[in-house]
Amino acid sequence: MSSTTLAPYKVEFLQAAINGGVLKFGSFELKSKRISPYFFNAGDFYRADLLRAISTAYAKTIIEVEESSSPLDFDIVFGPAYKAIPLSTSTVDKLADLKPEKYEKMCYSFDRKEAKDHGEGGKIVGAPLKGKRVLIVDDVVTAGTAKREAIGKIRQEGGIVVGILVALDRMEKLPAPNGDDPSTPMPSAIGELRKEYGIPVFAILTLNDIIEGLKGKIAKEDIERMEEYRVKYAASD
Ligand SMILES: O=P(O)(O)OC[C@H]1O[C@H](OP(=O)(O)OP(=O)(O)O)[C@H](O)[C@@H]1O
Ligand SMILES: O=C(O)c1cc(=O)[nH]c(=O)[nH]1
Repeated sequence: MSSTTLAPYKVEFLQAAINGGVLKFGSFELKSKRISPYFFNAGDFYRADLLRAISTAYAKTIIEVEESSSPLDFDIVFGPAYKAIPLSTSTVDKLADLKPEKYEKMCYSFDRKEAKDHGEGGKIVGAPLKGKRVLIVDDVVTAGTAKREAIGKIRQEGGIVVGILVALDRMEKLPAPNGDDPSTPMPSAIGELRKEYGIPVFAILTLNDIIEGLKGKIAKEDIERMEEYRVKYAASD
């Protein structure tokens, strides 16, 4: 696979997602109830080579940001339950592999969906969040609901959320207040998260990257369905 616009590590990640069957084409119902012609199932990164592919892509994206003029200087990588738990832990490991002098002591933590009422108890596993700068790593942004919940939990523990990194920005508008009315202009889920929390939200890949990166590589009909979907749920911002 070759691309003129995507960084080589992003092209490698896209290729791994296709090869591993993580990125699929067809008809899929989302959490938002929208019917999507493509689906990115991070739960399918269960094989060592695939997990390595996604943790490498997260780690390289993070290193790029940290070496830019606006680093996040975070202390902890947080993975919201469930699918982002192995993603956050493997990302910390990969960061330490790629840049040990900076990330050897990097920490992870994640939440439980149900609070544990015995043993150590509580809702958070891993590094304590109090007073720490936290980067959330997750799989996908569709409506932003899961990210809002994660931010709430981190803040409750005294953590400071400094950014969100996802594998895929689906570039979708939020559902309208009275349901998913296709004629009502709505801002993007990612744009609203940025505005609401005043933090950077960035992605390894966007829907635009997938469409451009896969033209000529997958069935023309699948590309067309993704293009139609992109238009149908395009955000106003
Ligand atoms: O609501 P958004 O922030 O746009 O993101 C959509 C999220 O929903 C799904 O996870 P889900 O909450 O179903 O949890 P899971 O990881 O246990 O599958 C999906 O994996 C995304 O993380
Ligand atoms: O919005 C969702 O539910 C969703 C979309 C997607 O591509 N992948 C996923 O795991 N969830």
